[in-house]
Amino acid sequence: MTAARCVYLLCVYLLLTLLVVLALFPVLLYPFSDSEAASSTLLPCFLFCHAFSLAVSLFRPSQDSETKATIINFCLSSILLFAVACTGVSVALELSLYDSDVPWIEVAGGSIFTLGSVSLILSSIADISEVRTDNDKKNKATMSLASPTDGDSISEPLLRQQIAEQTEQTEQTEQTEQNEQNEQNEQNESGPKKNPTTRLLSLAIPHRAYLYLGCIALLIRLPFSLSIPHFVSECLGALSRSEFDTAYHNIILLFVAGTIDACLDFWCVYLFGLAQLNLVKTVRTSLFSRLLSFEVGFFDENPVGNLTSRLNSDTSAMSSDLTWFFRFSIEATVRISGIVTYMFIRSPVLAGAACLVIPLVAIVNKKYGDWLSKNSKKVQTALAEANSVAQEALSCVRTVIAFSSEEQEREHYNELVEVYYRLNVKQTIAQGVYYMVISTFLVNTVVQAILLYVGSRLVREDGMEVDVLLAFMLYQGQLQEYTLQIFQSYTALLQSSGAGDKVFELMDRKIKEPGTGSGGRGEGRGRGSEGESALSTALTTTESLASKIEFTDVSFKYPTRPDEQVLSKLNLCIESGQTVAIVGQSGCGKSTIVSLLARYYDVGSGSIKFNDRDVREVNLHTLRSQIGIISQEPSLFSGSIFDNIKYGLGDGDEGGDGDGEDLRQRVEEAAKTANAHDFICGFSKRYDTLCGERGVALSGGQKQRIAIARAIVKKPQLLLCDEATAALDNESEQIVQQALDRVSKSTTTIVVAHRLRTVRNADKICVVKDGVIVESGSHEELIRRGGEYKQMVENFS
Ligand SMILES: Nc1ncnc2c1ncn2[C@@H]1O[C@H](COP(=O)(O)OP(=O)(O)OP(=O)(O)O)[C@@H](O)[C@H]1O
Repeated sequence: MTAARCVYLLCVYLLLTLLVVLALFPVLLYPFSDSEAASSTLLPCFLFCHAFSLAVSLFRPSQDSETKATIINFCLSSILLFAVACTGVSVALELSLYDSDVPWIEVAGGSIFTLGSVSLILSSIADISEVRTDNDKKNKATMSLASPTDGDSISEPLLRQQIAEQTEQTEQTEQTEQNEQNEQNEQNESGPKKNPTTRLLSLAIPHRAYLYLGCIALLIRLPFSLSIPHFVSECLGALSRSEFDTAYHNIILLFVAGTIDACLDFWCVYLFGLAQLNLVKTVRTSLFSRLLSFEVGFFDENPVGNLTSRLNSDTSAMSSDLTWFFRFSIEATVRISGIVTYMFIRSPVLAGAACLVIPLVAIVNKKYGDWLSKNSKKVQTALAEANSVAQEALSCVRTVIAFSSEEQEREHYNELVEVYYRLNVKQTIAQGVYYMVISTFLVNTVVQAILLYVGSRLVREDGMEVDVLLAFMLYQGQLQEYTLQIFQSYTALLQSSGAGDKVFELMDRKIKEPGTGSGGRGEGRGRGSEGESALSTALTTTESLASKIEFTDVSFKYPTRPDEQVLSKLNLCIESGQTVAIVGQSGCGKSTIVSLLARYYDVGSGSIKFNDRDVREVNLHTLRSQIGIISQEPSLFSGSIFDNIKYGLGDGDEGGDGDGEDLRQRVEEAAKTANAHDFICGFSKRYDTLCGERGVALSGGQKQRIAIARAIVKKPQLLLCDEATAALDNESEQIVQQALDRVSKSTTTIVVAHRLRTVRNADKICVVKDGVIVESGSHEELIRRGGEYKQMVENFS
């Protein structure tokens, strides 16, 4: 343990002790209290408790793994909790010998002792976070290898050398990240899986500051809140004895304690609420970042609606109960220990009667919690399926309307919502039975009846004062309520971990090759990302990966359809600056060639080389920063035309200042080259015109020209056009084709086309059939050869 850690723990303890003493101060000075007894017994025990906590935490064995740390810390916390509970009870008993008339001092004391164990639990959470932070630091250190270099002041050979070094370093970093990821995944796959509940609890670590503060507010508040029933019973007791001054005095004390309690309640709600909001935010952003780092194949298998459901409802469900678990479990533990201490002081027999049902409640609760956890998983899955259908229907609403499928979609959605509803009904029934048995019958009826019966006998036979029984009736309500609450917070935690299961499954999922190049970058747009982007820029200006592209014996099957051979031993060579067209029957594998070039998937066998470098050895970010892709269905974002074109610059330095004149000029230039400038200027808001969701506010030709501008704004070395004009009418096709012809003059271009007239001028036309290239050459050569191509031309004309 480092000196800094010791100092940190010491500070935490001193601060907590100070707060506790401040909270106790008015109690100790309470004029009717037996302050001598209180200070002679309470304070030494109080100090012992803190010294013990401190010693235990300072001499804890070193923790080499998170799981070990968690186990050790929780064991120690339990021992400590037991120790303080014993101390609390012995103090309480000792005070009762003095026949103290102010049991709420003991109540406060019991609450305060729990503070030691709570702070130890929190410090154990801090320990786990320390292990985490160390790992984060290691990751950041490796990522910083790829930080950008100021290129302006460096000579070209030096720049080249630095680029080479940086590339090597970046690749090393990627390799390290990949290895770490693999190790982690191997652990996940082979090693003992981490308990989802422990995992869920560890999510709260980054927000421990709010939880600490919330706990402190809670602990200061509780003595005030706990004393209220005592004042009520004292007041009524005094009235029954016609001691009106004492009764008024108790009313004033009740009012003061209640007001302080109310003020501190705000801080409890606010701080725990803040922790919850931050927790949801963190879980969402890290899950989103994780999703964005998955390979394209993952999205072939998983419907978007399902993923958004995980992102929204699952993360909310798992986070909302978690923070309340912290609050309620701490509040309930403190309250229960305080109330039980109070009860045992005033009447051990009645206290025993009040606690009689607690073991039974615990057993029922455990069973209920286990069932709820399982059901909660089913509920979240049913909700995700329903969301997926709704999302799909709404995103294709025009198709749904065009085919008059509203009824069909409605029915499909209704069916899935019905499943969700039935699972919830089951849950509601279980909840009803639980409340009926536990809350209404056991707690409200059985316990009250037992207490009243035993209490009446004590009043009659032992001469016990009636206000003691009254105080018991008031406190037992709280005791049962908080006992239920502590069990329910445990149940809620299990329910959260049920919802969190799917989220963790996604978080733990192995990022399969090739990924997206953004894996392991934490929040997605972190330093690593920027650094790599800057590196890509340097490579774009100095070395083109697309100087020569070579497919050698490439075979490929889609991961989701491993039985279908899409490409088999395909060979293709593309020289720098060439325009190569790929033609063939529908489904022959043309688009697949484009996907492999952008490395959306990895080849099954054979290789694709850029400039004699295997595509698998090239940094993904660098590769994609040099490629511009135009697909048949351009997917625009809902922002402005300017934002959509600017999107092509990526998030690196190339993007420059969002409002810069230079940036605006680059966007306009790209729009002019793509034949889009004129129609954009025809809109009243020009470049600020909104495109609508997926570009619905634009025509097909307009969308396609904006997509071209977006693809060329970064001046790519390689342009991939996948049937860019296929969906357009003749006039739009001509305008878009002109734009493409202009762009292809300055870059290596690969065009996938159905309409053969659009590829006549290509340097090379490759005819694909059954996953291989059966013919290649210029238009004239292929016509002369009289093979597949000529036949296709004749069929189309
Ligand atoms: N994501 C995918 N998952 C599984 N199979 C796919 C996927 N994409 C395409 N395929 C299959 O791979 C084969 C080749 O598809 P590809 O899209 O490359 O054909 P294409 O020649 O571009 O066809 P078209 O001219 O009709 O667009 C087809 O049989 C198709 O069903």
